[in-house]
Amino acid sequence: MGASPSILDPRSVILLAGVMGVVMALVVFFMQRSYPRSIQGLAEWARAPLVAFVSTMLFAARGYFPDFLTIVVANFVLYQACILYYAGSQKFLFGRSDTRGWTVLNCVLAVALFWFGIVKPDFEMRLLFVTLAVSALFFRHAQLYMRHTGRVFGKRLMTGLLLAQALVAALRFVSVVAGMAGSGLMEGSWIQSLYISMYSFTVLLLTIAAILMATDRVHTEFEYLATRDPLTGALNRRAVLDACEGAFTSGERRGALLMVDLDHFKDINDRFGHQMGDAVLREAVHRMQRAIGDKGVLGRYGGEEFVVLLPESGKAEAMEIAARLRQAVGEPFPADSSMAVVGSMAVSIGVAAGESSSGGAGIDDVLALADAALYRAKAMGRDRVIAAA
Ligand SMILES: Nc1nc2c(ncn2[C@@H]2O[C@H](COP(=O)(O)OP(=O)(O)OP(=O)(O)O)[C@@H](O)[C@H]2O)c(=O)[nH]1
Repeated sequence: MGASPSILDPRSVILLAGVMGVVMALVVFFMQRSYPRSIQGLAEWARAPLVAFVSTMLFAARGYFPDFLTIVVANFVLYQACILYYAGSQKFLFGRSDTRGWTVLNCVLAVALFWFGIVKPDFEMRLLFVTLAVSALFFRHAQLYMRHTGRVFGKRLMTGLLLAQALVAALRFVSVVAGMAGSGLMEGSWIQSLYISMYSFTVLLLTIAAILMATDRVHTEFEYLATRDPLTGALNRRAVLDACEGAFTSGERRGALLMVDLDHFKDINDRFGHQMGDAVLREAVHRMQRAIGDKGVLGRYGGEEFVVLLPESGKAEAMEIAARLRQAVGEPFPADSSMAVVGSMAVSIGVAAGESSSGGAGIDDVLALADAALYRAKAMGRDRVIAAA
């Protein structure tokens, strides 16, 4: 297909893409400063559109600057920008990046472009090399997200964009093989316009997808911090009470609650120090969580006291789980563990089921019952499970 008049003048599209890229880079740069360090990849995502901007300026100068700059260097810089986006994703997803292979490929590409741009100019061959390399990198990049996409919109958008970009580059490759390469970068054929416009939108939308993903991750991290006890990782008091509230205010008499208290914990602190006490608390939580499995949630009520919500369990099952939990916590510490000097620990547990409370089985009711049962367990000599009267 020959050149046809196009509403999208390639040079303007290229310039516009560059300017949009700079704006997006600034947005990510300022965002990065206020986001936690744990969100990685933002630095690469901020640099990528800036590097792309340099390449767009060089592309736009085609015909004005020497071909070496506007062909070889421009493409090299653009590919480095694509590699930077990819590095950003690697860091965001895995906390580290390795793009050496792609940089080597970019150097090979530069040699090919030098040959077919300067020594033996051939637009078709250049296009073949560039579209193949771009398509491969974007497919690889999309693949990273295909393995990690959940329901997060930003990740889906990112995957879709990367795949679309990879497909358009592949389509351009096929068009060259089919003899539809056209005559040059600035030619206004529909396929060339699609190729260049796609690139412009990609710069803009990739950054938007990156911002959405980073924001979602900040949200998830803050939510985690707001609901967790920092020492043990169990739910904090507010979060576990919220969960209990939801389970017992519906007026249903289903579900059970355990109040768990480590026995003579003060002695552990006094004899072995506060740090050892902390380690024992963490281990106790780990063992309790294992014993509860997916039957319920564990929250730290305060100090060495815990609440276990078993939303689907009746009294019998709650007693069974409580017994399992007591046994798990009471297992002696292995000889090679740093806690071996402590020997072992024990817990007292009070059990209250929604069905055993009077009236509407409100959370306060059930908590009071479990607490009274725990009190009795302590009074009867500790290291036991007592059901609410
Ligand atoms: N190491 C450590 N100790 C804690 C933490 N929170 C509370 N404690 C300690 O837990 C101990 C609780 O002591 P008590 O309430 O007397 O309970 P206990 O020694 O377990 O005795 P009983 O419950 O009656 O069996 C206190 O010494 C608190 O300082 C914590 O986060 N880390």
